[in-house]
Amino acid sequence: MKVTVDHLDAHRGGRRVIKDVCLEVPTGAVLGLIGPNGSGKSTLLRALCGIDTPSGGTVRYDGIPIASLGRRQLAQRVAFMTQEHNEEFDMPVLELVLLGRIPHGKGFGRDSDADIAHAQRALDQVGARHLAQRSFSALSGGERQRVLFARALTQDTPVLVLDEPTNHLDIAHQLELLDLIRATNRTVMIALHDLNLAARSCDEIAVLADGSLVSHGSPEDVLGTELIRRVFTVESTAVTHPATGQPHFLFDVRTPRDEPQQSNALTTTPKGLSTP
Ligand SMILES: Nc1ncnc2c1ncn2[C@@H]1O[C@H](COP(=O)(O)OP(=O)(O)OP(=O)(O)O)[C@@H](O)[C@H]1O
Repeated sequence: MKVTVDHLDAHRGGRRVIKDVCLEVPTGAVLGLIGPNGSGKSTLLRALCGIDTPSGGTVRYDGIPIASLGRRQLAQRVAFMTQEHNEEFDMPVLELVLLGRIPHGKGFGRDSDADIAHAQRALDQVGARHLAQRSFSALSGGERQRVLFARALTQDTPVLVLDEPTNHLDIAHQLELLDLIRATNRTVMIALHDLNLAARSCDEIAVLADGSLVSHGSPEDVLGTELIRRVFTVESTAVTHPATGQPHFLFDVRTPRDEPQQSNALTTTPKGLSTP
């Protein structure tokens, strides 16, 4: 399912935090959304999946404006995994994952065998089958994250919107989750902070800075030391991964805002405290 974003504006707390964003994500592509803290990634993702109504512009799935879809129709098209972990659900993991089947159900009633198989398969995929009978509220941050991803998979939608899904995950689970996302063959929009993981795992990268889209294209075309300096104010060195040939960035604690480099590192001005 193709996702088209036309001149999107969004406000938070009375402030315009998404500014005239235009974007197209082809069917089956994984789009990585990157940008500094507060640049508007979560706000954009919430508008892309219809949780928040934008203050201007449109989002279309295969040409259909999502504003014209009912809640159930929307939930059959897009699953959203939020960044927040305040879902203190005191319920068994399997039941929580089964909530993903609601948009496909015919009303209230017992979960079908097919629904249960769906949920168990998703738990298998994220390596969390052993947690099925545990209470969600008693899980670790990383375990919760995997279960919430299983719920999103169980919703069985052509579009997935994921807000920093690798938060709390150890490196093995981060890589596994991103590989799983690629393998699902869905249209995915995913906010990530790790630029190297984004380069490795996404077909396209979109860069937000202060609510505006400043770059969009393949990881090779978009990610570079100049963009990283301009958008993240961090110096970096680009290297080619010897095994995969993919771009990889080594980061330097020095930033363009820092004072000129001094020989004794302890005397350099701490980041954020430098005088203009
Ligand atoms: N509920 C809210 N009320 C008021 N302002 C908000 C609210 N939520 C977010 N904002 C503001 O909107 C802007 C964009 O926030 P958003 O969470 O979309 O950024 P982000 O890029 O996802 O940040 P992060 O990388 O820190 O998660 C920020 O300036 C933020 O302070």
